[in-house]
Amino acid sequence: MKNLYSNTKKTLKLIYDLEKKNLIVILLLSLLVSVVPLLTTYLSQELLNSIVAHQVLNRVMVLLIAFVSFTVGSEIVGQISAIFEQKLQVNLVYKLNKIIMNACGDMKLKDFENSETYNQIERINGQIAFKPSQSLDMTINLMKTMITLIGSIIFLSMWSWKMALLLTLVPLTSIYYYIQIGKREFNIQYQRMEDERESWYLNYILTHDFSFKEVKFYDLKEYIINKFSRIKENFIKQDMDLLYQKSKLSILFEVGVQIIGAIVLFVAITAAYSGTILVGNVVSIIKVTSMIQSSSKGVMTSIYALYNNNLYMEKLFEFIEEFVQIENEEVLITDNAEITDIHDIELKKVSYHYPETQSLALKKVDLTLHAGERVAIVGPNGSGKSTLIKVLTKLYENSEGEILVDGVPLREIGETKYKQQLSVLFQDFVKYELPLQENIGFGDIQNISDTEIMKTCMRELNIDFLDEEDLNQQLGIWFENGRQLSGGQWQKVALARSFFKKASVYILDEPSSALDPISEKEVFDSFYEKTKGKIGIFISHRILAAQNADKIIVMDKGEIVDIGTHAHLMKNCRLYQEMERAESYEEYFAA
Ligand SMILES: Nc1ncnc2c1ncn2[C@@H]1O[C@H](COP(=O)(O)OP(=O)(O)OP(=O)(O)O)[C@@H](O)[C@H]1O
Repeated sequence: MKNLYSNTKKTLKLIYDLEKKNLIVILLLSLLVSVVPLLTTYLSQELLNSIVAHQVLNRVMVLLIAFVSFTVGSEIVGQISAIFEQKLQVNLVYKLNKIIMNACGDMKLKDFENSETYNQIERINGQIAFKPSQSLDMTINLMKTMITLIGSIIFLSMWSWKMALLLTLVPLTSIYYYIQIGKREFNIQYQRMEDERESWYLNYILTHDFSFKEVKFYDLKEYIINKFSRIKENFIKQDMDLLYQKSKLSILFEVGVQIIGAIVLFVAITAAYSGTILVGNVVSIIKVTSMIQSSSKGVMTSIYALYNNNLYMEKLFEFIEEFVQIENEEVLITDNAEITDIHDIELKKVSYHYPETQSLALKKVDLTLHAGERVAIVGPNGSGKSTLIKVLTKLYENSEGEILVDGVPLREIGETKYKQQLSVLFQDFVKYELPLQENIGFGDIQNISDTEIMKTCMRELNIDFLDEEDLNQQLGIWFENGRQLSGGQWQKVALARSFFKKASVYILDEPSSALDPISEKEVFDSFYEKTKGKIGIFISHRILAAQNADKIIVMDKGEIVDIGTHAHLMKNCRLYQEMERAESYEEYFAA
């Protein structure tokens, strides 16, 4: 109950912060509407008693007009309130969505490599469209039904406090059981999130283009549907179980309430027969009894739903609080150091291990990079090349050792300012299902309208398969008039994105993995041109591509095994020699 109160307070505070005006109007209108049933009951009682007692017509007419005015007025206020509620809900969902998107955008890469983060986001995103506004609805409903319930009990107590007390017996004892079911329902939903995501993923595989060819070719349809069904059938079983429990409780509640209601009515009718009360009073007792029955049920369901919703809201608050912390951190760090250009980056004994893994992905890496140097990183799969790039680009911040940027520790440099100096092509670059201008312009969002630089980049990379005069051209196949590109063409567009930015450091992770040899040569020529006087780093599996670099870093099992020119490594580094040999098929098969 304490949680219920504090979470409801927090929910109202959140809604108040986001939608102050609408919330106040709704609360006031709801308050107004909630006293109307009692007023009309009182008026109808007086009306009936006046008619039976043959009182003057004027009084009867005044009572009738008041009765009709309140009934019509309450209808109108109810409709106006519904408009504000709708308005609040739409705005609330929109604003909360923006908060969640902001939070996700501010997260760290390590958060996104953790399945619990996905669960957390999924839990929040999946229900954000209705849970917060449902919480508000339930709070208002609770407030309204409580007012009606308390008012009705007071009204009935004026006739008999014992009967009023009797009518509250069942609702009071049911509260506990309703809360227990609410708790159980939330726990089930909470725990099934991982499976929920898996079933979503299985559905995604079967219904999207990226996987269609394999699903068809390997005949995976049945297998995937069966796996999906196993998860969903378990959910259905759990849901039915809960429904059964809820229905059982509802039936017990309903029977108890009706039996007690019948006892109260029996006592009222007997009192009317003996002449202790008037006919009008009997009618109002019948009405108030039914109001107590329905409002106590309303209180039960509101508490149950509120409890269930508040557990969701708790997760939402945790998420928002985490986001606010991240924002503050960023502000603190950014103030410490200014960088306008980067000339040297020095790594001193840098180690990194992924969360929940024991082995080090990077082991005591020592490395210095200077402006004007083009550096290639080579090494077998899993040797730590991409991890090194992610540490260098500050995507992972919790590495051991020290990274100095122009002598300033990287941890003292704000993420935003540091990233302004970098341009990166990731190994798993994104194929944005968006127009060409955004596909390239995302590399430097501040200058997305600078189409001249965009066109220059396209020419440098020989992107002649797209018309540079038609930057609005939609790419991909998800949206209308989209132009699908080949794997290599997408890679060239992603390269244009990283070339679009004017940076001090250019980093390309396997920039030519999908390119033909001619395109590969063109890309490296452009890269060398682009990085004159700057720090240029690229990862490649091809020695042929790496051999012209000023410095080649050879990595294995998270360590740097050697650094040097092609000539130096060909003489001194066994792993490099092996890689070079393997690249030439004749020699490889001869070995
Ligand atoms: N997100 C992650 N969580 C846990 N371990 C990871 C993660 N990413 C990579 N690793 C592990 O870290 C090690 C280095 O991976 P990394 O991606 O840096 O290798 P790489 O040299 O770039 O490989 P490749 O040439 O195949 O791209 C590997 O053993 C890999 O399994």
